[in-house]
Amino acid sequence: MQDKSTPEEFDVVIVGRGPVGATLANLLGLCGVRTLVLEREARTYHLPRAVHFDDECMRVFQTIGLAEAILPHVILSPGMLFLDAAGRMLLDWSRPQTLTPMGWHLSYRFHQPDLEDVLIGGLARWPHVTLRNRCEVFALDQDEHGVRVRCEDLSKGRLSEVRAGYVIGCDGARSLVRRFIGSGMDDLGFHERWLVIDVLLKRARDDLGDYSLQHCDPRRPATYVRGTGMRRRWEITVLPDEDSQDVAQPAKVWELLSRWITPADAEIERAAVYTFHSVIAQQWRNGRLLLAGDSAHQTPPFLGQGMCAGIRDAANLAWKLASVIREGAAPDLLDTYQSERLPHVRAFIELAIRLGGVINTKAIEAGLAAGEARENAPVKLDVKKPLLGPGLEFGDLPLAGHLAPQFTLTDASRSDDRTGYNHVLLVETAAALSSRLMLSQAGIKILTSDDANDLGPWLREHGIIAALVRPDRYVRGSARNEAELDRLIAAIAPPTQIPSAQAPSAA
Ligand SMILES: O=C(O)CCc1cccc(O)c1
Repeated sequence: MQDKSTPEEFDVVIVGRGPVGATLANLLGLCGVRTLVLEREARTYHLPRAVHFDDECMRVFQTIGLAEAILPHVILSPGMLFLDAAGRMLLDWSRPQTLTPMGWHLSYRFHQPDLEDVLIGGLARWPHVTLRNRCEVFALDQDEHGVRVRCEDLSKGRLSEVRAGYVIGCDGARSLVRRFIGSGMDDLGFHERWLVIDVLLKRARDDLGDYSLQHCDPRRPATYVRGTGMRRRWEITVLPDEDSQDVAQPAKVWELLSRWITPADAEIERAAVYTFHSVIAQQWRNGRLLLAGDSAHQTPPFLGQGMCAGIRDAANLAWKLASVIREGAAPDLLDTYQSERLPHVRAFIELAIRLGGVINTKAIEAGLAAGEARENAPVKLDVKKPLLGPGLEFGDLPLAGHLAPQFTLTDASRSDDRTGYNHVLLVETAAALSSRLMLSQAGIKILTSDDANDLGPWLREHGIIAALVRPDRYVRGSARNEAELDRLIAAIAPPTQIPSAQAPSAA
């Protein structure tokens, strides 16, 4: 029976409570946006899916005040080695074990249910954020005022509806929200079946210094990922004439694993065939409906960047939604979400496809595919983060579209904890800033060389006197002189002032 009472109203409804939906909900919570998360399942899915995230993701988790809670659940990844069929190293994708300019390590491995539990637990801090499990959305009707969201409450066995200013589809590869947006998919050409096997070791094993491994054996390429604790994953190519059901049967799984382990070493937690795709939705926004995460893009896993891309979506989108909803910014701002994020995620997917090619090739081709053939194998692989696509940056100025570093404050704390999820002006000294008051009224934080010793050298290294950094930590513009600084400041629409997650306060 339909509930006839006036529908509840939310600024944002998020469909899907996976890592991307839960991160977005935490960011919106931080911004004081009234948010409802609707999830079809009752509880966190207990099996691993994503297993890797990077320094930029950890910085987002820091922004939502959950990095410390996540740290006990992760291990640092030393990287991944690419071996040929004879075990010779083709590519060395080692990661530095020092902190990156993001203020975190480059590469973390994790067990997805652990991460989801922390992210979902974090929602309880925001009184204006509600999570409803076992609610399956089936219809979205938008008009000029908002969206009517209809769902089936699976626990109560009845239909209900709410009103939302915006609906964000964090609802995965088979997204319902994408269907309502009416978006087609751009196909980047990679579609392969792989058998994904998660095991729990019964005894410790020698893990080549904890590296993950790509076995570049053209007969049957395979990936080995060293997980947290006793968790290990193998991803093994399914050959064209093999049946997906047959290959996932225990006897066949153990036969395929026999090169590495036997039933005496481990128990199988899950073995299933997945088809890895490389697709990007053509339209990420239609009015009040938007996509984030796998609903917007899917990548082969070889870079460990699938979930990272979704977390970046959340960080890019949340402050823009907050600006539109709470500060009256023009909704066109939301169009910069796709224009900025799509080229970035496309670059990562294309690199993952090239790496997938490497796994099928021999040494010399591996070097060429990495763009860096050298006299002596192995080739060292260094993955550079792509730039943001065109959007809000002042394109003619240095560093626009790059990530800004996180600085160490004079009291040894991290600068993002001081500045929060806000715009920040980085300047050598604030004394000469005539617009200081206006900046602070507009919620733009100021960080100077007096606050952080490493700030001045960074500005000078790039030949600039100031940089304007967005809440998602990307440089919006910079200034080489006073005139450019005035231009930069004049161009900023007053953004929302949002507290640091260290001291949350509801709107
Ligand atoms: O860098 C790592 O340790 C793992 C990256 C990764 C994760 C999942 C699949 C894959 O092929 C690579």
